[in-house]
Amino acid sequence: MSNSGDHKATTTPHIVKEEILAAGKWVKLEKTTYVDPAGNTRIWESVKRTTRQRDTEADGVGIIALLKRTLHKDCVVMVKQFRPPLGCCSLEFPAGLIDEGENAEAAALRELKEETGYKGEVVGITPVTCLDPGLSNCTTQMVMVNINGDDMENINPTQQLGEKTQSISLIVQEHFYILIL
Ligand SMILES: Nc1nc(=O)[nH]c2c1ncn2[C@H]1C[C@H](O)[C@@H](COP(=O)(O)OP(=O)(O)O)O1
Repeated sequence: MSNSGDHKATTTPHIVKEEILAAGKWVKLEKTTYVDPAGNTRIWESVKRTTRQRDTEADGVGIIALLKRTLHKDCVVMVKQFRPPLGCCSLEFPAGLIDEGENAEAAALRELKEETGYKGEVVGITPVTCLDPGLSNCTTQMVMVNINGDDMENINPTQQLGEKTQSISLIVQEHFYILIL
């Protein structure tokens, strides 16, 4: 008995063309024509950032910063800011886009300094991750940073935000785990 008609041919999925439907300064909406694994040509609506730098796979960095001070429990440094796409404030890890000529580690230390005033030291980094691959190719690397809170530079940290306003939250590390687990 033959079952040759039962199985579907598989194809290596691939992009056929990308057409820009709308573009702003920071993001663009594309109509993506692609061939799916079954060999069917399909359309997908994709959002991309316009700001991705050459020679980097990640658009931005998120920073998991641990503030270490003598006689204090270690704290995770978070920032709270109004996020227009959400229409409300959001408590987040410090984060930002990678600038031209920067690697993820340098971007993380710069953004941490700008957003919190703290000078940190990189102790780890994740691979590039995409948080919403059904919507966007926007990618992030999480960078783990330790802050020596006893260092003179970190006693009275001053944000360098320009027009942006963000408040800093220090969450005791053991409470942070309760918050997320
Ligand atoms: N999607 C965006 N729309 C905007 O109107 N402006 C945007 C978008 N993404 C970034 N930006 C602007 C806002 C800042 O001026 C710069 C840099 O942002 P950065 O500090 O690197 O990142 P966040 O703080 O996480 O916004 O880009």
